[in-house]
Parts: sequence; structure tokens; C-alpha cells
Amino acid sequence: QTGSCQLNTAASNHRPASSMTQPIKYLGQEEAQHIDEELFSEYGFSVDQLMELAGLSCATAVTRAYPLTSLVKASPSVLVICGPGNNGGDGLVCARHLKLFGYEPFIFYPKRPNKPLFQGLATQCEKMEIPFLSDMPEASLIDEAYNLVVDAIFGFSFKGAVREPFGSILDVLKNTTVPLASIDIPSGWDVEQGSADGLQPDTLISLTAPKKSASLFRGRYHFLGGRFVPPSLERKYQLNLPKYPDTDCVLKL
Ligand SMILES: NC(=O)C1=CN([C@@H]2O[C@H](COP(=O)(O)OP(=O)(O)OC[C@H]3O[C@@H](n4cnc5c(N)ncnc54)[C@H](O)[C@@H]3O)[C@@H](O)[C@H]2O)[C@H](O)CC1
Ligand SMILES: [K+]
Repeated sequence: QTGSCQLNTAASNHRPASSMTQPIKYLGQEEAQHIDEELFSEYGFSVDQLMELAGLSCATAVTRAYPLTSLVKASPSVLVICGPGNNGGDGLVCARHLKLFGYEPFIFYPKRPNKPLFQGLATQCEKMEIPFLSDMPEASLIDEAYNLVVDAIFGFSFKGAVREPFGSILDVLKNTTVPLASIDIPSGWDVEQGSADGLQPDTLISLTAPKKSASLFRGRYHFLGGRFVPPSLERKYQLNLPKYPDTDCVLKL
């Protein structure tokens, strides 16, 4: 008995890493929100800290999927559409880093929250000479003027039927043909169930861990970003995150 016990222990210790690797977890809406809250309450992070890392991951993912040298328009233009919550904040940070990376971002930010965090992020973009559009361009104009669109409208707190002005904005995006890169969740998708007639992004950048609806993503590039999860939190929620290479802030799934 003792012998077989020792044998088992030895065998499990020497099991190759691949057979021990569990698949990455796809989070439900509540679980994603719990992890987010825990990062701020228990772990002492501030929103702007994590938003900066999230937005940097998104801009980096854009450089991987759409390198400057691959862009077809005369200028490296990118339209970034920002929503009313933290997903929109990620979009503002992403736009600022895209500018630093040599792209020419333009921002459409129709509902700005009256909070210092978002006001600061918007000011930073203005000071970086990133133009803010006053209206949503038509689909044909977007296809003509921009190499791609970054969708930072809704993230994991989206619920129910889309309210205006975002319904009309999503309708325009459904009629564009330039690549769409969605931050965390394709906007308008149910966080867990997706949306059969919703946006079909070319790129999805899942932050912290993919959400359940990401299993329905059919685009070309799925990245994981937001390399800030403390190992104990990863273990608690059994996230089974893959290892990011070297010092990279994004990982292609
Ligand atoms: N831990 C992380 O991974 C981090 C992720 N970040 C990003 O934050 C978003 C989640 O942000 P949150 O503010 O909770 O919500 P949203 O941005 O998804 O949207 C809330 C916003 O939208 C409005 N809204 C909700 N439903 C509707 C609807 N049906 N129609 C119209 N408007 C709607 C709501 O009223 C709010 O105003 C996450 O996805 C990541 O992108 C953090 O940046 C860093 C930590
Ligand atoms: K989004």
C-alpha cells in the first residue's frame, strides 16, 4: 500500500505540464464583476491603474493585428468609439497609446460621465491632439476614412436592450466593412449569450479573462490583455490563465 502511494505521488509530481494545464476559464457576468470589485476592494488597486494597463493592452493588440505597415489608407487613422462606463475609459487610454505608437486616432465619445477620472482621460487625449468627433460618421464615411474601428462602447456591465444613442451607433457599425476591434466584449452582445445578429468584430481583446460570450467570437484575432491579476486571485477564481510571453502585456489566444 505504502509503496503504491509513494508511486502515485511520484507519478503526479512528474506528470508533464501539458496534461496538468486546465483550459482558460470563460467568466459569467457576475463573476467578472466580482473579480473586478475584489481587485479594487481587497487588493487595493485603483480604477485608473487597471484602466491604464487594460487600455495599453488594447493598443498593443491593435499594433499586433493591424501593424502600421499593413494599413491601406493614406494616413494611419483609427476611429475609437467610447461608451459611458469603464469600457469607454479603456477606449480613451487605448486611443492615447495608439497615438504614441504612431497611429492617428479619432474619438467619438457621445456620453461623457461627469467624473474626474473620465474628464482627466479626455483632457489627456485632447492635449495629445487627438480629435473628438461631434457626430457619429455614416458607415460609408467610416469605410472611406478609417483603417479600423475600436469598439469601446460596452463591457461586462452591459444589460438589456441597447438604449440610444448607442442603438443607432451599433446599427452604423453593423454596416461598416473595415475591421472592428472590440474591447472586452463585442458591444451589444449579451455578456454570456452573445448576439446572433450583433456586431461581428475581427478582433476581440478579452481583459483579465474571456467572458462566456467570447466562445461565440468568430473573428481572426482573440487576445488576452490586462496582465495585472495577482496569482492568489487567479487561483481563487480558477482562471487558469495562460502564461504571457516575457514582458508582453497581451497574449494571442
Ligand atoms: N477587471 C477588469 O478586467 C477591468 C476591466 N475594465 C473595463 O471595465 C469594463 C466594465 O466597466 P463598467 O463600467 O462596469 O461597465 P461598462 O463599461 O460595461 O458599461 C456600463 C455603462 O453602460 C451603460 N449601459 C449598460 N447597459 C446598457 C444598455 N442596455 N443600453 C445603454 N447603456 C447601457 C450603463 O448605464 C453604464 O453607463 C470592462 O468590460 C473592461 O472593459 C477596467 O477598465 C479595468 C479593470
Ligand atoms: K466593447
